[in-house]
Amino acid sequence: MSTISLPIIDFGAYLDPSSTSKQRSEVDHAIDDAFRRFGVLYLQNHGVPLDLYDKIRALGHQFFGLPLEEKRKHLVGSQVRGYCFPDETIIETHGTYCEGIAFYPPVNHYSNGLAPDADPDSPDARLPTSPDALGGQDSWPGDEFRALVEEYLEHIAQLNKRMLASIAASLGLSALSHAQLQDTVTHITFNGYPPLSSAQIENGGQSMPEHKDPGCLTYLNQDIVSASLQIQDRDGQWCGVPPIPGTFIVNVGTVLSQWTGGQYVDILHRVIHCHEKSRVSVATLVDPPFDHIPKPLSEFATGKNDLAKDEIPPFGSLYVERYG
Ligand SMILES: O=C(O)CCC(=O)C(=O)O
Ligand SMILES: [Fe+2]
Repeated sequence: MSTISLPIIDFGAYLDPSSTSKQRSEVDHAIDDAFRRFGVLYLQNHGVPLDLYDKIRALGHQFFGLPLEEKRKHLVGSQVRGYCFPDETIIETHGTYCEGIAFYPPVNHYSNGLAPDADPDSPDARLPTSPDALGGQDSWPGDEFRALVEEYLEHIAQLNKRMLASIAASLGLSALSHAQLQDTVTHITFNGYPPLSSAQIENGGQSMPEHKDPGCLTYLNQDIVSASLQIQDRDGQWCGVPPIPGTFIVNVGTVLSQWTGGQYVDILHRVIHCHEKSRVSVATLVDPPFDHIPKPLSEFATGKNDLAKDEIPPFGSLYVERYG
């Protein structure tokens, strides 16, 4: 398996109040170029404290190291939220060797036009596009776990805001389109990968099957073990993505690609983890609201092949279809 050398973007200019607009625009250009060519990049100097960045993966190791009956206490009756183990992973299960635990905001956060503090159990909080796909409430393995994850997500929210501002600048978006970009919801999922045996690999087993992330952007924090994450390059070849300490792998999801009229690549990726140590990755996924209709932003609408609004399923129906 060959590995791929992806752009490493230093995001420091976005954190340094004394940086010049020229320095920021160089960063904008580098991100834009990487998303057009690869749909994925490494981000360093991202502003998430590195001790927290490491602690988050350590939490994952602690959790996945618990006995199965302990982990099963965090099954919440959803294929998305809570604990998922090999037979119940969120993607097609056959030949898949990955367990996960995921935390989502209440369902109503996925709906435009509803107050974020509405009671998630109220029938009004649920749009037709997001019935029960997410399931009930998060199940936290402990208070410390929750506090660290919430702190981490606050940092990622700031980072994501800056990333989207950078993208809006390089794409030359209007204030309205930039506001649409920023209207997102974030969830976090911990993935635990036991090593695949050679027999499993011979039988075509994969740790996580190939997929594209459905939403806007994914921020991946992964163990420094091996190039187990693979992406498909433009020639259709699978290439390993070697981990680089302290960086996030940031990749484009399908909705962001659609917003740019396909100019940004929603990268196909999978995980095959064959190494003596188990691997943990923590993916923070930024999505549009469930009732969002994904179509090119006005800056990228060609008018030619654009579907009418009522022909495009809302983003949430994808969740219902895949996981509902
Ligand atoms: O673990 C990885 O490297 C990738 C995880 C992933 O693709 C996902 O959670 O969507
Ligand atoms: Fe993914």
